[in-house]
Amino acid sequence: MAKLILHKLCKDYGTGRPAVNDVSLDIREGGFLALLGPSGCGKTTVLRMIAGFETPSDGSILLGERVLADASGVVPPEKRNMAMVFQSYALWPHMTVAANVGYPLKVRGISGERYRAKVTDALKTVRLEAYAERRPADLSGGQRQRVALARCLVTAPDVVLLDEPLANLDRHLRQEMEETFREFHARSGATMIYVTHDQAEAMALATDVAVMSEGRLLQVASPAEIYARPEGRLVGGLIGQGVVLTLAERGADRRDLEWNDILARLISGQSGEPSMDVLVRPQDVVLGGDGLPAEVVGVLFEGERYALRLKLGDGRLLRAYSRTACIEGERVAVTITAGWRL
Ligand SMILES: Nc1ncnc2c1ncn2[C@@H]1O[C@H](COP(=O)(O)OP(=O)(O)OP(=O)(O)O)[C@@H](O)[C@H]1O
Repeated sequence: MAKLILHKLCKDYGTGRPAVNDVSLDIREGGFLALLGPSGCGKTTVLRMIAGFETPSDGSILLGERVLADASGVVPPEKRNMAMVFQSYALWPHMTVAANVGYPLKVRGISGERYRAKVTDALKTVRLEAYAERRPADLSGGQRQRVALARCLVTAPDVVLLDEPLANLDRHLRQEMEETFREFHARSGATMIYVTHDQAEAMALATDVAVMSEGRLLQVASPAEIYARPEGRLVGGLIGQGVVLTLAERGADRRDLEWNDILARLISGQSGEPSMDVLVRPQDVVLGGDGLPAEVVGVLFEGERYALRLKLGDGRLLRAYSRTACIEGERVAVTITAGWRL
């Protein structure tokens, strides 16, 4: 196994705007990278180029020293020792679970005791030994996804590519499957690349998060780093539940702002002045005390808390959480304890 390197990778389908534009990224051996971004930003195209299903228009892909794709040619998918898991599971309905999992081995001419041992091992890893003789139709969505994982594990791939594998599952099952993916990653030791548009999923699963927009890579960092220090309005808006406020830039030399910094710029911003984008997360918006007056304009009960939308006197919107019930139209005072300059 080795580091997977994308170097100035481009894909132009001839539609007027490249689907992937100059993406350079090192994915460390055994890492778990989430490729995150809105629909159409090019995530799947990057994944398909890594798998070998698409040929890059420019740039190169390397696995360690081995060139998988560059201007001189491409290695076909079956010679890359990678496995891909799709959201549709792509299981054979007429085969048993064990036969589905063993299929890639059959294709490679592996049979007999070696075949059986590998299939049993893979099924154990996803805790489905007891289901070996069932058909996919007799399994739940989560179990089917685990069969798909076992099938990709059975060939011991260097790289596992996952394209929104949880998109078809309900919320409860997604959480359970997130646990399965983490375990799968720890046990298999494979480098994993996971495409998703769900930031919470990306943060929960990955060791590194790469954010894409309109074909370009905006930021790559660990979940904690990207949450604490997002770069730019797009990443800031995508990670966490915050709002982005445009505030007067005057005299701001720090990126982490406190209430006094924010308050001064909230109340004295004049049009025409240089401005800056500041990310404010709901947990940093505190109700009560002698803050700025605001009106509650939206309340969503989330079980453990209320998620509020608040409107300040100048019309700006904030998000906040409250443990006690609030009603729309209620007047409150708010303090913003922290903001991050994007
Ligand atoms: N085969 C193709 N021919 C032409 N354009 C394509 C093709 N495949 C993808 N595109 C375009 O390339 C862009 C990126 O698509 P891609 O599927 O990589 O995005 P994505 O981020 O994975 O989106 P989603 O989350 O919706 O799957 C889109 O504008 C899409 O319409």
